[in-house]
Order: sequence, then structure tokens, then C-alpha cells
Amino acid sequence: MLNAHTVDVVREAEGALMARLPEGTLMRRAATGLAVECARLLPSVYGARIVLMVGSGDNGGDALYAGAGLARRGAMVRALTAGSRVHDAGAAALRAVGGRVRAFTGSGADGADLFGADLIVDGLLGIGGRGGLREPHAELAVQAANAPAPVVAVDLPSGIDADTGEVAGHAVRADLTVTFGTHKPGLFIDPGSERAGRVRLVDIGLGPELPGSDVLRPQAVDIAGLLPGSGAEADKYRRGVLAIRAGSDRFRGAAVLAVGGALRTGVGMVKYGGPERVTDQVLARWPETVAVPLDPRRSTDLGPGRAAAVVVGSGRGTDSGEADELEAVLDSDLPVLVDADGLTLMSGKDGRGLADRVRDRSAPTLLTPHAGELARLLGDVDRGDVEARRLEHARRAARSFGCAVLLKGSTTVIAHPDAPAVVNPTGTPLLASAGTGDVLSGAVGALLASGVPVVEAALCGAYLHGRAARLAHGGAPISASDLLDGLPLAIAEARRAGRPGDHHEG
Ligand SMILES: NC(=O)C1=CN([C@@H]2O[C@H](COP(=O)(O)OP(=O)(O)OC[C@H]3O[C@@H](n4cnc5c(N)ncnc54)[C@H](OP(=O)(O)O)[C@@H]3O)[C@@H](O)[C@H]2O)[C@@H](O)CC1
Ligand SMILES: [K+]
Repeated sequence: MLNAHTVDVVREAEGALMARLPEGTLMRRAATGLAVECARLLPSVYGARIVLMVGSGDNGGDALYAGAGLARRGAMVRALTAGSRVHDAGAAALRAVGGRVRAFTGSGADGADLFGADLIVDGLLGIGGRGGLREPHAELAVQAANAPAPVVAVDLPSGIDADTGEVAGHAVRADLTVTFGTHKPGLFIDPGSERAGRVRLVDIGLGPELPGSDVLRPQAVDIAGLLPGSGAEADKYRRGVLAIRAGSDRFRGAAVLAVGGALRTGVGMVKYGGPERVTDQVLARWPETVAVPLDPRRSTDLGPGRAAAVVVGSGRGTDSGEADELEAVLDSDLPVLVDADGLTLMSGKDGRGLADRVRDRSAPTLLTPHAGELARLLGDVDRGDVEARRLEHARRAARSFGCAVLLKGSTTVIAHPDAPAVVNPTGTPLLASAGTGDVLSGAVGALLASGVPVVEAALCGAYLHGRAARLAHGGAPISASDLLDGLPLAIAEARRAGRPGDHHEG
């Protein structure tokens, strides 16, 4: 797992570490690591034209010291400064080895430097940045984006919020981000993560001072460790039975996709309950499904082999029959995944108290909203607010409903009241089509039924779902049905990553 910590936590750890070290040690370590990563991007350091964009704080200091290191190796380094101050010692170090430092004015000469650069280093703002970029920082970010050279962000791309990934206005778009000590949550979460490019962590010795993570991001090898059925416990998992209450006469495909998602993720048995015509369609596509009565009171305890988990809501409808069904499911002592129409019912003001039923549950519950559904569940924000600050709102919902929340979207975020948030690294625009959420609900449901704990099940399901989208047709556009073919490939890939000596980066 990759760890991320918020700015306050980083500052405290930094303070504790600095108290034991000679002054300037951390910045030297950071700048050395940064210079190494910059050099790797260049065919040759000697003679390379490097432009540093330098803000008034220590982020600029890192850039200046790294620039000095590169200038010592023969690079031609120019620093364009923005803001009222400049890191004096860093600027002096760069000048001492022949580098130039001048204020950015937006002149033709500045533009020519940026456009002619072989490498641009973004040392405008790091963890001290607040809100959208002011001028002239914003103008520098725009000019860097228009220049052909790769951009390396120091600690994080300037203009993204380190804690949330929020971008207000302009932000630097980096090809590589070299971050120090620990990852920052904003590097994992869109819209910030999308600006960060590849991310490299430079160890500056902060580790022992850091508490547990605020945010985690898994790699393929972590998923391999969470997948059921690979070890001695395979038998136990094979017995998992999943009850699915999805689809309706209006949305029959939702049932077929949810059942398929579960079967292709590996589950002992799927018991499907739905309207007759829908059941027929499910059985035609997935004859291994066991059909059970629609009666809402029998949603969870159905025939031989009691369900181990329930998926409810995808394409199901929002009438009183479906509300009865959701009520019965929530009253059970089984892990429950509530999706789509189930979430709409929970947000309804019809006095049924479905949200309170979720709060009162002692068995695990997972809500799987997209941004619009989460906004409705929370009631006091709109979809845009949720998309801009995904982590904050997913966490708020998890606290409010006392359960796990998987917020779908550009970066899928999983929050739980008692655990660090987890972000899924495999999200892809390929998933932005109808029905993909139904497949996800089945996949996560299968993992729940196999005994995987709720946050891990949500994470594994989301991870495999994203990989399935890419693997189904080698990155070409897919439909939700194609995901069902991608899932076994994604599982096989994750298992390979779990084998010693074979590490696929997620
Ligand atoms: N922590 C660690 O372990 C280590 C940290 N290190 C490095 O230190 C960095 C943090 O340095 P930092 O604290 O000096 O803050 P930094 O990010 O340079 O920016 C502060 C300046 O930005 C300005 N400013 C703010 N918002 C703005 C806006 N929207 N638009 C425009 N300007 C804005 C603000 O100006 P003001 O608002 O005060 O006028 C302030 O002067 C960290 O990211 C890492 O690179 C490493 O060297 C070693 C280990
Ligand atoms: K930066």
C-alpha cells in the first residue's frame, strides 16, 4: 500500500525530525532526490536547458538547490521567480555555480526560456499552497503547459490542494511529481492526481515520525493478498452465497450485469430474486444462477444455502415494493451492498427511515453512490461539490451513515468511519458508460459473500473493475458486458502480481 498523510501531519513529523538534525538537512535530502529524478528524464545533464519556476517558500528552495546540483553537472539552469520573496540561500547556491535567477515578468524573454527548455521544474508551491494559483504563478503554469518540455513538480503540482486534490482555477500539469517523505492525499485523488503524472517518493527519513496513514492507495500486489481463494482457505470462500436483488422489468440488463459481475469474480452461488421476465433473462445468460421468489420478506434467507451477503438496488426501482425489500434486507444480519435505486430510496423523505436502518445495522453495510447520488444522500451539497472534494464528502457520508462508502467516479474513494480512506488507482474513463456500476455491485458482492471484509471487498472490486475495463479490449472502448470478459483477466493479472518476483505496478 502507498501511504499518504495530510499537511498538518507532515509538518508535525518534519518538526520532530528537524529538531534532531542539523539545519538544512531535510531540504538537502529533498533537493538531492529531486535532482536525481530530473537527471533521469534528460538524455544528458551536460548542456541541458533547465528552467526552474520558483515560488517564495521552501518548495522554491528545493528547486533552487536541485538546480544548483544540476548546474554543477553542466546544465544551463535559469530560475524564474514568482512572489514577494525568494529562498536566499538556494538562490545563492544556484548563482554560485553559474545559474541565473530573475523575477518572472511575463516578457518575451521569459516565454522564450520556457519554450526552449529541455526540462521545466515546478517549485512554485508545495504544501504551503492555499487556494487557486495567484498571479504571476497562474501565468507561469499556463506557459509551462504550452511549452514542449516535460514538467517535474516539486512535492506536488502547484495549484492542487495537498490534502484533497481540489484544483481551484489554474494548476501545473506535471509529467512527473517528486514528492518528499510521504505521499500527499491530493496526489491520489482527482482532479489533483490527474495533474501529477507519475509520482516518485523520495525518502528523507520522515518515516519513523509519521503516524498511520490518512489515505492508502493499493498496488497490484496488495490486491493479490486480499483476493480470496488463493490459499489454504479456498474451500471456505468457495462456499460463499450471494443474494442479488437487482434489475426490474424496466432495467432487465442491470440484473444480468450484476449477476455476471458476481459470477465472474468468483462466488459459490448466486441466488437471484426478481420479476419473472427478468429472472428468465438472467437464467438464459447465466444458467448457473439459482432463481428464488421475489417476496421481499424472503430477500435474504432463501432456500437451501443461506446467503452470506446481499446486493440490492441496481436498476431495481423505487416503489413501495422495493422499499419493503430494502427494509427487509437492511433488517438482516448479513453484509449488504446498497446501490443505485436503493440509495435513492435511502435519500427519500418518505418517512420510512431507511437511512436510520442503515445507521442501526451491526453487520457491515456498503453504499456505492456516484457523485450525484452521494450529493442526494448528504442533502446539503451538489454533485459538483462532491466531485471537487471527493475524499471529504465520502468520509462525511461514512460518518453520517456509520458504514462503508464507495464513491464511484474519476477516482473511486472508499471511506469508513473507523479506517483510513482508500483510493483506487485503476479508474479509467473507459468505465463511464451505462451498466458498469451494476457489474461493480456484483463483483464487490461476490467478495463480501466470500468473507472479505467490507473495505477490502470494496477496494478489490473497484480495482479489478478498473483493470477489467482496460484488459477487456486492450484499452479500446468497452461496454458494460465487455467488463465481464475483462474480470477474469484482471483477477489473473492480480494473482500474478502476488507471486514473488513478479511485481506489476497498479
Ligand atoms: N515538510 C517537509 O518535510 C519538507 C518540506 N520541504 C519543502 O517545503 C515545502 C513547503 O514549504 P513552505 O512551507 O515554505 O511552503 P511553499 O509550499 O513553498 O509555499 C509557501 C508560499 O506560497 C505562497 N502561496 C500560498 N498559496 C499561494 C497561491 N495560491 N498562489 C500564490 N502563492 C501562494 C505563500 O505566500 P503568501 O501567501 O504567504 O504570500 C507562501 O510564501 C514542501 O512542499 C517541500 O517542497 C522540503 O524542503 C524538506 C522537507
Ligand atoms: K510544486
